[in-house]
This record gives sequence, C-alpha cells and structure tokens, in this order.
Amino acid sequence: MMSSIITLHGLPASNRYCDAFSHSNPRFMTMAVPSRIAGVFPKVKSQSSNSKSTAAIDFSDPDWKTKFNDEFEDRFRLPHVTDIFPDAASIPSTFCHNVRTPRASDFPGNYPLDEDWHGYINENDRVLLKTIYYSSPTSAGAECIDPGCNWVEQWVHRAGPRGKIYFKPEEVKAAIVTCGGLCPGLNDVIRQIVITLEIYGVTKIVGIPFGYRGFSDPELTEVPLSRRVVQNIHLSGGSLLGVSRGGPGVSEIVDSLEEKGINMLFVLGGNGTHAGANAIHNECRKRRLKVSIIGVPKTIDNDILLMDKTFGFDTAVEEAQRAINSAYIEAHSAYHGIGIVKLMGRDSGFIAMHASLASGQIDICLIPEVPFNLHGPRGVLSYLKFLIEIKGSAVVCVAEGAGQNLLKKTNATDASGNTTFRDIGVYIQQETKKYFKEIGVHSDVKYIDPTYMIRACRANASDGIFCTVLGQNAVHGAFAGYSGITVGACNTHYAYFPIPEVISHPKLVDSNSRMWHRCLTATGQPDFI
Ligand SMILES: Nc1ncnc2c1ncn2[C@@H]1O[C@H](COP(=O)(O)OP(=O)(O)O)[C@@H](O)[C@H]1O
Ligand SMILES: O=P(O)(O)OC[C@H]1O[C@](O)(COP(=O)(O)O)[C@@H](O)[C@@H]1O
Ligand SMILES: [Mg+2]
Repeated sequence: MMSSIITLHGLPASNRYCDAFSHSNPRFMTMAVPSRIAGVFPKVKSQSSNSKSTAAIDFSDPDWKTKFNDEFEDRFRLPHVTDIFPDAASIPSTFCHNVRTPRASDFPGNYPLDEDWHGYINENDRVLLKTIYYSSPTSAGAECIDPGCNWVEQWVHRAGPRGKIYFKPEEVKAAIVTCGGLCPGLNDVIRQIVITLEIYGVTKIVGIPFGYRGFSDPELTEVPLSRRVVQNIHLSGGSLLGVSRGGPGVSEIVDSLEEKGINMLFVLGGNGTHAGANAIHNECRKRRLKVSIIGVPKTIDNDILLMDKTFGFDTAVEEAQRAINSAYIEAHSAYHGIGIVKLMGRDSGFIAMHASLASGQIDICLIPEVPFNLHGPRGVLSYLKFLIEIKGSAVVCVAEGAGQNLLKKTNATDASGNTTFRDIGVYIQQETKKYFKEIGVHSDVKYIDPTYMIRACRANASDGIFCTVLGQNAVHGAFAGYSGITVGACNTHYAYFPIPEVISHPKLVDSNSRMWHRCLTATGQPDFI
C-alpha cells in the first residue's frame, strides 16, 4: 500500500522541497545554457528566435525597421519555377471547391460571376509570424529584435490553392517519399496528397519505397498510388511506403527523378529529410529541371522551427499518457514506488514537457535543454528521497536526449549521421536503485520505455485533421509552382516556408519560456543544478 503521509499528488506549500532550493529555482533565475547546446545554438535572450542575427543591424539608423523587413521579406520569399524559367506559362487552376458560388449576402446587390469565385488564396496573402506585442524585453518569454523591443511585423506566405497553376495535370508525374523515423500521421498525409493530386487531375502518382533509399536500390520499385490504394491507409500507423535513414547522395536521387520522369516530389520527413529535399531542389535548379520539391515536416520530436507544431506530436503526447499513468499506478501502489518513463526527444524535450503537463502525474520532468545532476545534495536522487519521505512515491519523465553528459559517449551514429544515444532511462533506473540501496531506504523502481509503441500509433483525430490540411496544402504549393518549400501551421493558420529557414537548427524548449515554467509549476520540481 502507498504511504499515508500524503495522498494527494503535489506537495503542500510548507513542505516544498524548493524552500531549501529556492535560490536555484529556475522560475526565478536565468538558467545556464548547457555548453553542448550553447556551442551549437547560441542563445541570445533579446533576439527573436527566427531572426538569423540582429548583430549586423544598426539600430541608430532611423530606417532599420524597413531594412529589417526587406531582408525578412527576401529570406522568406518562396522559390518559384519562374525564377529559373521566366517564361513558364500558367494556366487557370484545375482545382475547384465543390461549392463555388458564395451567398448573395456576401456581395450585396452584386452577384460575382462563378468564374470569379473559387476560394483561391491571393499570391500576396500573408500570415503574421509573431502575434504578441511585448512592451518590454523583460516581459515573460519576450523575443525582441532590438533592445527597445519595438513591434516589428514579420510575415510568411499563406498556404492554399492559387488561381493559376504552373503544371498541367496531364504532364505531372508526382512521387511521395517518407524518410527518417516513423511518426503518427504519415499515412494520413500520403492519403491526402494522393486525393488532392487526383482532384487537380493528376493520374500518374507513385510512392518511393523506404525513404531516399528507394531512389537508388534496384530491388525497390515505385508503388503506384491512387485514391483506391490509399483509401483506408490512415486507419493504421506507420508508413504505407516504408521509411529509412541514410541512403543515396543528392546527385543519384536527382538522376533517379530524371529517369523516372518525376516532376513533383513530396518529401515527408524531419530536419535531415528537409536538408535532403532542399539539396534536391537546388540540384534540380542547377540542372534546369522544371520540378517542384515540397516538404511536409514529419517529426514526432516537434523540433522544426517557426511552426506551431508538427503532425504526430499531439498523438505522441496523448499516447504517452498511457505509459505515464501505468508508471504512476505502479509507483503509487508499491511501497516507496518510483516510476520512470522515457519518451522520445533527441535534441528537444517537447514530448516529455507536454506529456508531463498533460498527465498531472509527473514529479520530475527531465529534458535535453535543461541540465541536471543526478547525484549530490541538489541532484534528482536526493529529491526522489525527499518525495518518498513526504508522499511515498514518485514518477519521473525523461526525454531520451536528456542528461547525455552524464553517460559515456559512444561516438556512434545512425545511417543518417545522427548521434546514437545511450539509454538515459536505464541509467536513471540503475542509479536510483543503487542510491536507495546505499542509503538503506527501501525503493521499488519500475522503468517503462514506450517510445516505439508511441511512434507506431495511428494519428488521433486532431492530428488526422492536421495531416489532411498539410497534405492538401503541399499539393497546392506544388501546383502554384513553388519548390524548395515546406508547409506548416503558424498561429493556427497555414503557411509556406522556404526550407532553409525552418531547419537551420532543431527547435528547442526554451528554459526561459512560459511553457517550461508552467511545466515546473505543474511538477513542483526544483532546479537540479
Ligand atoms: N544534411 C543532409 N543532407 C542531405 N540529406 C540528409 C541530410 N541529413 C539527413 N539526410 C537524409 O535524410 C533522411 C532522413 O534523415 P534523418 O535525420 O534520419 O531523419 P529526419 O529527417 O526525420 O530527421 C536520410 O535518408 C538521410 O540520409
Ligand atoms: O530508432 P530510430 O528509428 O533511429 O529512431 C529514434 C529517433 O527517432 C526520433 O523519434 C526522431 O526521429 P525523426 O527525426 O526521424 O523524426 C528520435 O526521438 C529518436 O531518437
Ligand atoms: Mg531528425
């Protein structure tokens, strides 16, 4: 049976461990950035996360804002087929909505002609990238361009169908490829791309099997796709086409595109896949091929810059609840029970943070962005002892990339060149058992690693909708003549981004962000440094 000292989750204020740790509570101080992260992604508090560098801006120049805006506009301009083929002709879109005629009340006294009303996006429509006006650089979570934190508008291009298209559907051969690790929703996106392509009138649609490898492995042949083939694929997880890491070089991929006659390529993948997609786009331009390369960001880690979230993330957080709840029940039902759950997150702790917030059952959330000690008076282990003393059980949620500095480096990489991590969950489990044994306190430690079970899930309803919108917009982007772009949600609207802008580094949890602070408030954990 559980301890009867405290039955409620969370600690009474008077007992808060952080009383003893208050000077190091991250809610009230600026956390040190781990050198591993600081070295790669320098963190400048008063700098917008999407501005490459504000160091070069002369803020005494009265025109600095205009110059900044011009530069921003330039950076976020979407590469278009007309950049390479200025004479490329457009045709009226073959995509139409089922309901074309608006209500008369929308245009009082003046019915528009049916041809004037298709619900298309205007080329110049924009989505505002940042929506908060911070009145001070010290406002919580403030991202400022200049020291005065002036309001600077930053716009990206609105996604959606355009009235003019740059590919004749009968001349299109479209291909879809899914790369990297699995993620809930891959089949939903594949399905929607196929369905939307068919609505435009495309009949030649193929899938490239097993990621980029499918472009070079002679054993692997393209998979014909149609509405009939993809009709029910969203009902299961995984990818109809298969995934892989590593694979051929860019030149070989573009050779294969030429050979197969593919002129629209939809690439579903994370940072690495998008780096590949951008290289393919550049190589196609070099070879003067009229090809559209469109990305759809797929990463369960949610680590793509500038986007509200990536598909599959919601499902992962939801599915993680089952593991956390099991860990909680095990811990709560054991004498001095400690549950440890490891969740995915190579560089970023978004899943761990959100799953901890959602569950209300986590006492300690550990993520790669926030350094911690396991041992020592301020370490995780002595806090676990404290939790056992005051409430009889505890649950830890750890992201796989957290605390890697505590483990022996392997120098091993996967086929894509990503560092292969040692298992931080196993390490915490072993050290916790050892620690309690050493101090002569009974403990019952249970470790749950649900990572692959989470990743293999089918998308939940909200991700299902999200994937549908992304898949449709990917096709609209290709027909509009763009290439080297990707599609994402931005302040609940949908936008196109030039690929380099979203993959310059993985998006990280900001240890000074309100969300991380909310997570700390929810768990009640102190700083472990
Ligand atoms: N910098 C890069 N340039 C070109 N291709 C890359 C690059 N990084 C990774 N890739 C390729 O992208 C694919 C997926 O990359 P990976 O990092 O495994 O997954 P993800 O795209 O999900 O992050 C692999 O086939 C890999 O070879
Ligand atoms: O075992 P695998 O297939 O390499 O996948 C593990 C990795 O996949 C991830 O989910 C991220 O992969 P992606 O970047 O491909 O989405 C990481 O969290 C994890 O390290
Ligand atoms: Mg990746």
